[in-house]
Amino acid sequence: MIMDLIKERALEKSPFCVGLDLIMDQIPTEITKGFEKKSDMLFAYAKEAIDISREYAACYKVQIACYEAEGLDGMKAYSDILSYIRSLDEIVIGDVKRGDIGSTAGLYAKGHFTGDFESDIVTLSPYMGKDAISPYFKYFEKGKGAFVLGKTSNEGSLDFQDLRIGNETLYERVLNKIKEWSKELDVQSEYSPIGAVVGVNEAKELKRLKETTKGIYLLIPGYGAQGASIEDIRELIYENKNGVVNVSRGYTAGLSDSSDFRKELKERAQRLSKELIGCIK
Ligand SMILES: O=c1ccn([C@@H]2O[C@H](COP(=O)(O)O)[C@@H](O)[C@H]2O)c(=O)[nH]1
Repeated sequence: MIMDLIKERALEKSPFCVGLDLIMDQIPTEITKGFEKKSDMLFAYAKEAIDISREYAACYKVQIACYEAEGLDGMKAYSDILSYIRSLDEIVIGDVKRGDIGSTAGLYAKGHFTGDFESDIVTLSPYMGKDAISPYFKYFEKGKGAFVLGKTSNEGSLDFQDLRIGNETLYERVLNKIKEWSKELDVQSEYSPIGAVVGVNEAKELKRLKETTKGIYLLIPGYGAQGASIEDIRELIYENKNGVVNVSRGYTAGLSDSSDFRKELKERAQRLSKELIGCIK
């Protein structure tokens, strides 16, 4: 199943999940000068970032907002980037954070697990409950997966996710629900196709978080630009080796305008993967 495959790649290469949050005005001139259309510029930049990081990365995460912000041109690039990553037999996460009533969720599932915007895994919001998640289940049987927002990396995660409901916090309730839903799927592998997004930035009790996330495969954002500590990430996943760490701006933002950007991408990919390998080995 898909989460076992990510784990395999993380152990083989590193738990670096390359975040492709590409912003138009940060694309090196070295690239933009060769194209007229925004879609071609975005794709060309993504291709460089993918090709350079491939030997170090467990998977890729493409943030749909970056492409939606550029309209149809951006969405063409989003589609091209997803299919390029899939054509390389690499794993791609569509960071779309969907969550809506069942009938609508079914359409989102079709839209992001088949056709022009097909990814291997999507990110989902659990706020609307099980019927907003279950329409994705039939795609899990075909090898797809989802990372459901558990404890997010932003400061605002404290507003609702840390609220207590009896003996647990709201995010712990979500993580326990993920385990419950996973049991309903006929999972023959170590990890269920339902994983969780868990950031350590605002996590107060890492020991508890580690306990609750045991048995769930994790997508961990917040390292790099958001300042999550590598020690905390290590504490969370070292024993169970159950997570990949997303770095977006820390890999692709603020590069040189000249052809030096390729050297910089390579150095960053090497450094990040080396740092992150220490979280699981
Ligand atoms: O809790 C969350 C959930 C998702 N994200 C997303 O991850 C990347 C992080 O980008 P960086 O540049 O590495 O900070 C971005 O796409 C977010 O939307 C998150 O940060 N936290």
